Amino acid sequence: MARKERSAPRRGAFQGEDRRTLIAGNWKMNLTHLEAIGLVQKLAFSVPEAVLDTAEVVVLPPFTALRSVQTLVTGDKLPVGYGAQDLSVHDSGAYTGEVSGGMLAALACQYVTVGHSERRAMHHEDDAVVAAKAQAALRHGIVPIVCVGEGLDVRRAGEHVAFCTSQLDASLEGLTAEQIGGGGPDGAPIVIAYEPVWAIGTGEVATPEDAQEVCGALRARLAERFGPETAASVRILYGGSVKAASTAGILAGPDIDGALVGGASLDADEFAQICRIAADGS
Ligand SMILES: O=C[C@H](O)COP(=O)(O)O
Repeated sequence: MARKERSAPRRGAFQGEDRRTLIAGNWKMNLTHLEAIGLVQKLAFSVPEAVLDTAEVVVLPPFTALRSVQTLVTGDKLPVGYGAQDLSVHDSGAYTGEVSGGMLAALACQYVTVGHSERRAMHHEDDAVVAAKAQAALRHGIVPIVCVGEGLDVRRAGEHVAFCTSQLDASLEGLTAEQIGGGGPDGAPIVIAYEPVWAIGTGEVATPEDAQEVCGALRARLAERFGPETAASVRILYGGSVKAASTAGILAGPDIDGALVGGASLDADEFAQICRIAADGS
């Protein structure tokens, strides 16, 4: 199946790749380290190698499972990336319960989500904290996956585009075009995830048109602020009740470069199917 045409120009500075499709599984607060090992092993069997030529597959386990996942992935040379779901704005010190970017980097984490709506809502993380966490990730050579998304009231009021672009602005406050377009390891750009809150864990996936409308607006906003080349290099993911059945439609959007998958990433067969569809471009 042919790959879709992208709306933005190719860049090619990032490890010779250009917005390679990224499927990231956010396990949230699920799975012990032993269960995590089981899921990664199952994934290694379920995701065909050919998929990984086209798509990047990443899992985001809880902190307690990161060491086990690292050992498995590096020991068995599994072609699966991994990262964390959060990090501290601080690098070290008396911050009980916090985990620093340096600690994650020591476990060779490649990615970390910042600004997930669950942390914004339940842990009162505002845009300034999100921007500080993105900076902390980049300081330690980890690519932040910066999440934005509107609630149902905003969507019903028809203000979702303005809300998400302004949340993006504030969540990237203080970051430079160099950081956005190449501040990660080996010049990797940051990643943005559009996750409408009303679609998270509800089974109510956004329509492909809804998802593309916001992701397109986010890319346009990046272009305004940081220049078209930087905007074209950033991968924008959609998240919110993504399942195998909805993957092809969502990923058809020219500004949608992958998916941040929650519940479905805990099921190896379903997640592998999402990865297959994403890689196939169908
Ligand atoms: O980070 C993932 C999102 O919150 C989506 O979760 P979900 O796929 O369970 O709706």
